[in-house]
Amino acid sequence: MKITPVLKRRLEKAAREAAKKSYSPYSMFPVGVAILMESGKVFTGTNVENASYGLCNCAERTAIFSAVAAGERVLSCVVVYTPTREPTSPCGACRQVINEFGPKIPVISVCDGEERIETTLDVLLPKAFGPHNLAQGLF
Ligand SMILES: O=c1ccn([C@H]2C[C@H](O)[C@@H](CO)O2)c(=O)[nH]1
Ligand SMILES: [Zn+2]
Repeated sequence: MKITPVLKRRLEKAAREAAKKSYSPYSMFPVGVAILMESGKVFTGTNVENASYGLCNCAERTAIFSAVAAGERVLSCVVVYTPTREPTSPCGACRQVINEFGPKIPVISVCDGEERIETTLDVLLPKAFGPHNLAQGLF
């Protein structure tokens, strides 16, 4: 799915909106994500924290899991928004989950400042472990 400038702006807006739903009373670090699927559908997610800190779920994974739960499998683009001066890249766990459904896709991070990061998942997670590793058998 081609990411046009119009589509990019739509995803950024959706990511900013999604951050407003963040449940992050412990970190006070709200994150909003919008993802575009190959089907053209857009899903959003936000981070959901827990009093048992280790159970906190990132915005990226919330969005991807809800897309998969809706029957979607192929990611085309991930946009992350944080209300910070500098953009935030997805954490390692989320990079791994993005890899499962979109190994080379654009990953865009935006914030309240001018700076933005526009990169791709294979740059963020080089030589990734993925489905192909399991498919080749043990020997
Ligand atoms: O890319 C990121 C980085 C962090 N978080 C969340 C996890 C936790 O709730 C809070 C602080 O790490 O931000 C995300 O949702 N996405
Ligand atoms: Zn994460």
